[in-house]
Amino acid sequence: MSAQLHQFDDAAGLASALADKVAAELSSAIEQRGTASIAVSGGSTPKKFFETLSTRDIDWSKVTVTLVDERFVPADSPRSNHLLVLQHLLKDKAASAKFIPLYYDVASIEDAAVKATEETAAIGTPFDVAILGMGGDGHTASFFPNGNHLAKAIDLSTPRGVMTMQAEGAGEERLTFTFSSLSDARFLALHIEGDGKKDVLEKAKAGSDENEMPIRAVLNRAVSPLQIYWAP
Ligand SMILES: O=C1O[C@H](COP(=O)(O)O)[C@@H](O)[C@H](O)[C@H]1O
Repeated sequence: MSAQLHQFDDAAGLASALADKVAAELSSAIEQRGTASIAVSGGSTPKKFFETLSTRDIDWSKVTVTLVDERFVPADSPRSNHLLVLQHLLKDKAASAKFIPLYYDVASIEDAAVKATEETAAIGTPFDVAILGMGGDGHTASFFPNGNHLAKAIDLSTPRGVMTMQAEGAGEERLTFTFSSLSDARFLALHIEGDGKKDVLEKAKAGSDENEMPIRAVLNRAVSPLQIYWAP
């Protein structure tokens, strides 16, 4: 499935355009099906987009927000994607949205993945919106190069749900939606910023080894057309 590139002059322009598009997709989902769902990424890139989206005037009480991936850390950790979403998205007009986390305070990360799969099953499929990010190593979601469960996580025949992931470049152990859960989102976007990330994207496009750069799975095999949002 070919990807479409949307380029902007700066991060503010990107955040505004992506927030408008996502708000329109969520509103249309509510109009057609009564509810809407969005899975978002963590990291440093989405803050401005989250802040902008939280000001958009849609019926947030009908929207469920979850994460594409999460570190196995509690929600009060500065490393938590949950905390990022709490501080920058679930506020202003978006304060009434429902949030379903991936981290749970249970005995093991495997138990957390089972619970996250159960809890998020209520969202329904496919996601209306999934916003992916990308690391400088070519990871997306928690599909990390040489990740211990990477092959299974990016196999489209692996069922929808949340899996665990460990990798040298990942820091903490991770929880991640499988590729099959994300790939057919009605609106599937990759949000990246900076010349460095554009170079990483070009490198990914030039090769095919998904273990080296898991973003290639999304670029080459996503069920939905990938919308790439980039600003310098
Ligand atoms: O580890 C993560 O990193 C990626 C990219 O983050 P960024 O800081 O380079 O924007 C992110 O997409 C993912 O959700 C997060 O867990």
